[in-house]
Amino acid sequence: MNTGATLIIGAGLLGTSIGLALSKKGHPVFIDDNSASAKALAVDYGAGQSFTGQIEPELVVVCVPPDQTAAVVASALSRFQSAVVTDVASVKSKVLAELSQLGVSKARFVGSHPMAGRERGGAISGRSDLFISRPWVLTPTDETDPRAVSKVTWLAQQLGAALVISNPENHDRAVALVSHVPQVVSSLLAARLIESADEDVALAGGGLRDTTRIAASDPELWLQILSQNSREIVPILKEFDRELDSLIMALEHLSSPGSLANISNVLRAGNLGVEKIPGKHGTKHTQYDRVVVIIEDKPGELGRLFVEVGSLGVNIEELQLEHSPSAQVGLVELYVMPQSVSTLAEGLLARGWRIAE
Ligand SMILES: NC(=O)C1=CN([C@@H]2O[C@H](COP(=O)(O)OP(=O)(O)OC[C@H]3O[C@@H](n4cnc5c(N)ncnc54)[C@H](O)[C@@H]3O)[C@@H](O)[C@H]2O)C=CC1
Ligand SMILES: O=C(O)C(=O)Cc1ccc(O)cc1
Repeated sequence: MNTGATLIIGAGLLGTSIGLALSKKGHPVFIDDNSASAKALAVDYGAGQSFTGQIEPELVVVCVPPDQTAAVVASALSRFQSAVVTDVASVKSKVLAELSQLGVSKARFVGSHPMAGRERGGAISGRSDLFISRPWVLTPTDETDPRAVSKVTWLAQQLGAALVISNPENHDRAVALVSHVPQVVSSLLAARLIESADEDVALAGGGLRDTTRIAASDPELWLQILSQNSREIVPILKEFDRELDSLIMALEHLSSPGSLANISNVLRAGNLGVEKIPGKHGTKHTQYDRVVVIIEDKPGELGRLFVEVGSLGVNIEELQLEHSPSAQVGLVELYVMPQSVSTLAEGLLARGWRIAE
């Protein structure tokens, strides 16, 4: 059991979120950053005490941008001779390669990557619940001391994350598909909107919002992530490119034999792919049924709805809000276990709520 101090280096989104969550659990946390204002803000938010060299940490968590990570890890390993050091950078092989180049002994280091984040960085976006039920990947190597693995396992568990043990290569291959290519696709799609007329964009519904949310991410951070993992990202994008070309060809020649089947196959393959995305607690979205409630766009409506759902004894498994700025109503998509659908729908109708479908 860890009772010692944790030092977080990098007081941005990840560092502040980790600091908030550990502090909330009563663990001693110290926080450092090469930006005095970032550090002061994280301390102000309650992410930990300002680090001035006053303690010897047992665990150091490096939460700086990917390009800075190896240098900061190397300096922490040399400065704190008995501490376990981990990082949270989005690409894992590059950090290890750079540490090897620096001639650093990596026994006390284990790379890690919480698969949780937000579009906006900085302490201001930090949240103590960021990691709950999210995968937290550890990437030990043959050199890693098991003590380092147990310390970082402890960290992930304290933050409520779901521990995944992998290795740097498999990790980087996987995140290229589930995180890095989605970022590229989302950015390319959102960039199509720049030249469009405002009144066209005003028609946007949930589809555009869903597919462009992460296009709001920090370009500086993502340039580093994409550059560090280009080897894994490029083959996926090339395959994507080939399939896109084939789809364009089919759309251009709709009456050619096979064109409609080709388009249909793309859409069906999309259905199959989306079914593989895990929902809450690793289960599939398809396990839940949906009830869509139309609510008035006024303060307190959501709260009132949740209280009523609770009083019907129904647990909300997942939730989505659909709201158009010009509309007077919002759509609340409640995902519940199939056996709860009729209780929920009938109960809400009886209490005067409007159900969309
Ligand atoms: N943003 C996200 O959604 C996720 C980010 N990550 C990884 O977490 C790491 C941090 O990302 P964010 O928290 O989003 O970035 P951020 O930009 O919010 O925070 C980074 C902080 O590091 C500080 N910093 C930079 N160089 C430093 C140095 N040499 N020494 C001390 N402090 C330094 C900056 O002043 C800044 O406060 C990155 O490596 C990123 O790949 C991992 C999962 C999700
Ligand atoms: O916002 C999302 O959906 C994310 O997936 C955030 C994210 C960004 C970068 C990472 O390395 C890990 C997670």
